[in-house]
Amino acid sequence: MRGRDHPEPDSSPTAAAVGDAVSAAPSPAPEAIAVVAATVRRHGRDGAPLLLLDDVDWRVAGGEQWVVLGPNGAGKSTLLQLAGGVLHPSEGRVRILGARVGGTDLRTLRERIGRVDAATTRALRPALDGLQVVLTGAFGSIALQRRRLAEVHERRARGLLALVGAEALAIRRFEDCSQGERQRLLLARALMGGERGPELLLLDEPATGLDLPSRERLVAAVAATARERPELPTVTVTHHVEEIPPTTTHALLLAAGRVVAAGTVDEVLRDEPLSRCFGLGLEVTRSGGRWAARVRPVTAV
Ligand SMILES: Nc1ncnc2c1ncn2[C@@H]1O[C@H](COP(=O)(O)OP(=O)(O)OP(=O)(O)O)[C@@H](O)[C@H]1O
Repeated sequence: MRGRDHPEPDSSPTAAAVGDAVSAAPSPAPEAIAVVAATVRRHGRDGAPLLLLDDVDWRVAGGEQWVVLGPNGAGKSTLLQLAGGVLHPSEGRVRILGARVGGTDLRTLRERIGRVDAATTRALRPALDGLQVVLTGAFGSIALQRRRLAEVHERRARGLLALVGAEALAIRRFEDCSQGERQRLLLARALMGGERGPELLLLDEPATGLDLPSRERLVAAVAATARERPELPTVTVTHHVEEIPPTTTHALLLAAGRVVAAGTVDEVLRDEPLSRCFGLGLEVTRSGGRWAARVRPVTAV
């Protein structure tokens, strides 16, 4: 983590439709994959300004596996949208994979980022089959770009279906898949990223709606990916510490749009920072590489 240096002039805080841009400025440090030093504002219906992210300063380096935790409305998804190049900051700056958001076309950049998020899920055509859903991830788009697809993409897609235990879904329509099956397809889709796979993986609540076996399978698939590609930086947003993959190295705690704590899991996934973040006395334990949290029992005096 480091402080911001040169705040950029405001490009209005709108989603990627506005501007979609990257400049050719040199990257700040070779190992920096995503650097966010930004504030995001919106206006409520009454015109009152809302601070979604307040001066958040965060850096993800190659090989780091981050988890982002925080209460509802903390700004977790907003932060992931910034890091994925689908949202422009109101103030400050964002650099992703060496490119500065705010200059030229972001579409090429997005092809290098694997994402699981609710907006993408909603936008996918329900009639696509499982294999096609995974193949849309090859170019970071919602549509199946048939003309750009080659044999190598299909080979990779089938391999990823196997990785997430979803070979049988290759010919099932997305709309007919259960929630757990869809989440597995979406993870495989996020891992597509062209011929070589993504250079940054952003998973926004990837285990939503999963039963216990499906959740465990998903966590295992994320962990397997981290072991297979240890250099691939990953950011996972979750509500439940039980869903944090054992390969996670760093944690960011957000509350009301501000960073409460950020650092290694050993520093951050502890009783005090988590209790402060959620405003609740919490007890955190780790066993077999996995975390668990519960409200601290009240001791009788
Ligand atoms: N377009 C918008 N206009 C106004 N407020 C918004 C807009 N988008 C998000 N917000 C608000 O910004 C805050 C942060 O939203 P965000 O989705 O990033 O939170 P989150 O931490 O991901 O929440 P959750 O855990 O509930 O998914 C919320 O209070 C939300 O209502």
